[in-house]
Amino acid sequence: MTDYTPQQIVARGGRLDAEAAADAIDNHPGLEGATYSILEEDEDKNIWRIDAFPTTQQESDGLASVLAGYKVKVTTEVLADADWLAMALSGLPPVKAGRFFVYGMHDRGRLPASTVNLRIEAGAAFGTGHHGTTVGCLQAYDRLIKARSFKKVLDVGAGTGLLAIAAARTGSKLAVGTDIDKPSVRIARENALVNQANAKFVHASGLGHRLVADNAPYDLVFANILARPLISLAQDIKRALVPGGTVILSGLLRTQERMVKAAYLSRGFRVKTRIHRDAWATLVLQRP
Ligand SMILES: C[S@@+](CC[C@H](N)C(=O)[O-])C[C@H]1O[C@@H](n2cnc3c(N)ncnc32)[C@H](O)[C@@H]1O
Repeated sequence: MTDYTPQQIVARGGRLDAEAAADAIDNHPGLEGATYSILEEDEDKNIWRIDAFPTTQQESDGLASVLAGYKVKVTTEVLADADWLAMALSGLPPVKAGRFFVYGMHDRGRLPASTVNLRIEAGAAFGTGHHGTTVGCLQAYDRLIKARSFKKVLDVGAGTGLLAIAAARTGSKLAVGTDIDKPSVRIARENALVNQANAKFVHASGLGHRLVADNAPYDLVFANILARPLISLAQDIKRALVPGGTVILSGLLRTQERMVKAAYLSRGFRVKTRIHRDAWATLVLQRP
C-alpha cells in the first residue's frame, strides 16, 4: 500500500453550484469509487456542502481538479489524529445517539428527562459526539446494552472520554480510557468529574499502561482511532478481552473496512454489526 494520509475535502457553495459539482464528480471516469456526501448546511444562507473522502492521492487530485471548475469554496483537511482535534467546534448543538444525549454548557437548560445526559464541552479533545465515528460507537453500544451489560470496559483513544464515561454512567463497574495525547487525558478526567462518572484515564499509546494491564481482561473494548493503529493493535485488543468479549471499532473509512476487518477475522473475531455513517464505518466484533 502506498503511504497516503486520509483527507477530507470540503466544498461549500450555493445549491446549484454544489449540485453541479457533485454531478461532475459522479460523471468523472476517474472518480467512480469516490465517497462523498452533499447536504444543505444553512438553509437561510443557501449554503450547500460537499464532504469528500478520497482514499488515494490520485483520487484527491481528481476531486480537487473537478471542484476547481465550479463556484464552490474548497478546503482540505488531513484526517490525522492531531487535526481531528481541531474538528471540535464551539457552540455545537446537542447530539442524540440511542439513549445518549451529548450536550454542551449552552444547552444545560434543555435536557430531556428520559436520556442519559452527558455534558461534553467542545475544546481541544476529540469526541463531542458530532463526528460520525463517535455517534457510530454510541449507537453500537446503545444497541448492545439493550441485551446485556458490560462490567469492565476499556476505551482506547478516549479523546474527551465520552465513550468510557457513557459506559460508567450505564452500569459498568470499571471504565478505563487511554489516550496518546496528554491534554485529552486531562480533559477526559475533567469530563468524568463533571458527569459524575467513575471512569479513569491514563496517558498511553494503545493498551500500553500498567493500569490497563492490571484491570484486564475486559468485557468490552472501544477503539475509535485510525485504521492503521486499529490493525496494529488487533492482537493487544484480543489479549485484553475475555473470550466472547466485544470490541467496537471506529475511526476507519468505509473504504478501509475490508483491511481492518481482515486483521480481526484472521484472529478469529466475528463481525456482529456494521454501522455506516457519512464516510465512516463502525464495526462490532466478537472475540473467539
Ligand atoms: C477519533 S478520536 C476518538 C475520541 C473518542 N473516543 C470518540 O469516540 O469520540 C481518536 C483519539 O485517539 C487518540 N489516539 C490516536 N492514536 C492512539 C494510540 N495509538 N493510542 C492511544 N490513543 C490514540 C487521539 O489522540 C484521539 O484523541
